Amino acid sequence: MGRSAGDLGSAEMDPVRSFERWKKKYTRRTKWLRLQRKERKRPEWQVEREGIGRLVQRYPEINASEIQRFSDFPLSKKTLKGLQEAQYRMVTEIQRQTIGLALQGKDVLGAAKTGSGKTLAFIVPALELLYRHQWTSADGLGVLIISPTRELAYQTFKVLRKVGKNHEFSAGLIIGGKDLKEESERIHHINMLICTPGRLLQHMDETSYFYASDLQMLILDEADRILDMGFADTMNAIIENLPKKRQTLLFSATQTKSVKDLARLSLKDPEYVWVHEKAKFSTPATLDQNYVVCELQQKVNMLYSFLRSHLKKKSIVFFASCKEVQYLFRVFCKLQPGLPVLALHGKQQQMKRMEVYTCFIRKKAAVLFATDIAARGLDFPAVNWVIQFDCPEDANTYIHRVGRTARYKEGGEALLVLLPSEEKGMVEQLAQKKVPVSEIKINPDKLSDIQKRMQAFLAQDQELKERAQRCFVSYLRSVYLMKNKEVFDVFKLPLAEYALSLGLAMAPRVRFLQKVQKQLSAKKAADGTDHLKEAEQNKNSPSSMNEEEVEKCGTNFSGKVSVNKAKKKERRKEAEECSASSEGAEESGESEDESKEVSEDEKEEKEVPVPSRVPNPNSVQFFEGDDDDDDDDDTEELDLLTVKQRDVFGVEAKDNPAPSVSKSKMKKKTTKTQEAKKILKKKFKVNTKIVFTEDGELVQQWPPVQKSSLAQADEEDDASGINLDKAKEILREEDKFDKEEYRKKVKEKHREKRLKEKAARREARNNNAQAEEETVAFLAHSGSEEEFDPSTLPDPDKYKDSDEEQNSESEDSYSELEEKSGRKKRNYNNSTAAEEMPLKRKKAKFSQEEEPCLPLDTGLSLAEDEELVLHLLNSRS
Ligand SMILES: Nc1ncnc2c1ncn2[C@@H]1O[C@H](COP(=O)(O)OP(=O)(O)OP(=O)(O)O)[C@@H](O)[C@H]1O
Repeated sequence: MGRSAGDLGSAEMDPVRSFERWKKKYTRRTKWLRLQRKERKRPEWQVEREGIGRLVQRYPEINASEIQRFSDFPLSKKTLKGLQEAQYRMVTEIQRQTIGLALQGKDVLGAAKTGSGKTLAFIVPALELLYRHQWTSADGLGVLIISPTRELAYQTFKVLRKVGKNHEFSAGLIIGGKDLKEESERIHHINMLICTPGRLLQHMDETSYFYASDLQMLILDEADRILDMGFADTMNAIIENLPKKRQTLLFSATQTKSVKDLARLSLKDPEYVWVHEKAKFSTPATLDQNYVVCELQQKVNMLYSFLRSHLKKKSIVFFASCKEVQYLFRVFCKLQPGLPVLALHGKQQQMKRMEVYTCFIRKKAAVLFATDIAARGLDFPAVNWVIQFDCPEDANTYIHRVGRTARYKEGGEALLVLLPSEEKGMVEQLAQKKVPVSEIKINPDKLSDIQKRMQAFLAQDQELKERAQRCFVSYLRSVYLMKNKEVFDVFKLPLAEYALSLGLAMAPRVRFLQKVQKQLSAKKAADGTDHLKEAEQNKNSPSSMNEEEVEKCGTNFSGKVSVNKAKKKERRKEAEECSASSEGAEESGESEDESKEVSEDEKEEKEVPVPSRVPNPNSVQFFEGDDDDDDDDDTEELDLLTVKQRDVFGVEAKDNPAPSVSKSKMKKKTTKTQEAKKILKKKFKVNTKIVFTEDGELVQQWPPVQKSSLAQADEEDDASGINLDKAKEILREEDKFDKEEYRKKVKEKHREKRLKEKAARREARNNNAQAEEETVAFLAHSGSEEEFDPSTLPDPDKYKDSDEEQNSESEDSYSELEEKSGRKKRNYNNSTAAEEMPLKRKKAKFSQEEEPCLPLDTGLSLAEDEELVLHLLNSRS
């Protein structure tokens, strides 16, 4: 020990050796300085190009099996820095296997379990591709990322902004629910575009200066969903607008293998990467999966009881339809289960959707009621439970839904609620897809019954009751529309009990069924064949049906319908009773998409009043009500439902001959004279509207009470007969009075309109500012990435803005100034002189304008200030 220290000491002392060491260091440094000087002389882009050349040279050597970290890939410093700052160092399996292939320019089909990091597997190569091409904002659209939902697109945008923040090119988010014009103005500045299919196509069609002709890379996130039937037409149209020569990456947890799909995308020898193909299970190993078999009428109770016993957890509950979410969300808010309840579905406004999305991300304990718009891709942190309240349409949907928990090495639990009729088919499907689920039982002692409370809510709230009715119908429709008839049998559902479990006193009538019934009977009359047999055959035929088959199926049941017409009369009677009991409900349609169909339906329905159907008079009551349903798509199915209901409850045709449609029509028709007579009998005053306050005071009358004194005097003096002059005068006075009233009303209306417009303008300004900030970003900026700070986002139109700014009004300039201060913040980190210059000008203007406007501090109170101002004004005048 002592000796070695001595040796070391002598070596340090040796002047020759230390001189040699110094010389080496000196030569290295001078060499480096020379190189630096040389590089400084060359333009930056050239240095970058050389660096790119060196990276590209390493591409063929990429060996996936040797990759452990992102830095093992030949990636640009900018990307690596972004990854590092976002705490991404080690690669996941899908990233290890696909990033190299994508860098090499291959088309890739990547599949890996949910939560395994597929997003970075396509974002990293996308950034590198544009970097490699030294893409600038003038080069237009280079990368297109398509996501099936707005929330997923937004999430991907966030990841891109985080990882790509050191790159210079811009990224943009184009999703529905925002101002198209606003987006149009910005779209041509965007180099990396993240969008939903519908909105993208809209821009392709309507934005004249939107070009995708230089597109280098197309990425489909959740590719199987985007390529499925739902998006087929839109995607075909989009693909037509894209150049054929491009790189394509497809990612999903349940990848498409359809040759047809791949041909549509014109992939060139794609590389298939199925990371977990040989894995024992297709869901994350850290996910604990169970299912319970629960009667339909117990499901709401079960959910409530579950939430009550998981107050400290974060859960997502999946439902089959928007209307279910809407209704149960409201009811659960009223029930106050003890934790925050949120709802996310496609019928919400975009702003609301975003609000709910970010709110749920932040919450530690909460429950989110959602439709399948939240099933794919969303990366909510720390979700403990995924509950599938309604059975998913297939095993793939199941996999995506449960994938919202147990993400990236985290644990999670999933509970699937199955009806007895769904159990066998679904469990088999899951087993085929290598999903390990085991059955657990509900403890009946722990089940709270909330039916009575729900009934009380509905009794107090008509709107809620209507929502319950829509929820009922919507659920039936969703079950019927499911392709897999082995799992989903709408005829096995206990309708009356289900209606009760939703808090309804009786099951709503599904009116459009009647329309179909009419169609079916007409068809039957036309061909006169025995469809009953065929119907039976169809009923037993295997699951998956396409639309044509569904139609055929509906037709086949027409025979049975006619048999069951026998019960019509009885049912009509009951239905009338129901409607008399004021339980009138509507199967109303809210869907914007379906509005056209609704109006058509209504038209037809007006033509033909159809009898209501009651499967079993003792157990279920349907009632008449005016429908403006949006469910005409389901006509065949729901007719089928009616047929089966009758079967289930053993209704015999011969005992109850049905009234014909024409008869019912005749029965209902009354002439106008008859109606008028009826009204007269009841001593109704027509065209009269009287409004009372809550305290019972009269507030308004129509027609308005005559106010002129002359008229009053005339009324009192009824014995004098008709005095024409007086009458004229009264009329003139009344006229004056009416005109005055009218003027007042118009004034009031104008004032209201002005106020409304003002509020709308203010809101639009706020929204626009927010939308601008949230949807376009230059990736090159630094700062905290933990929370998105909209003020850090630049405005691609800044040069244009700076000119326009001179003319802008004071109100606008305020919001612009806010914007500019944000831009300044970002540009502080960006060293390009071109970007900074206009900002400096703006800043100078800001300070000049701002100073005279500073409030004068008088040192007085507000009231005293006001008094002083009044005094000054008075003395001036
Ligand atoms: N290399 C990595 N290191 C650390 N965390 C990572 C890495 N890659 C991804 N993650 C994290 O894993 C989580 C899941 O990633 P991501 O959303 O990309 O999964 P996914 O495979 O796309 O899931 P899904 O199939 O549900 O869409 C995210 O929170 C992400 O931040």
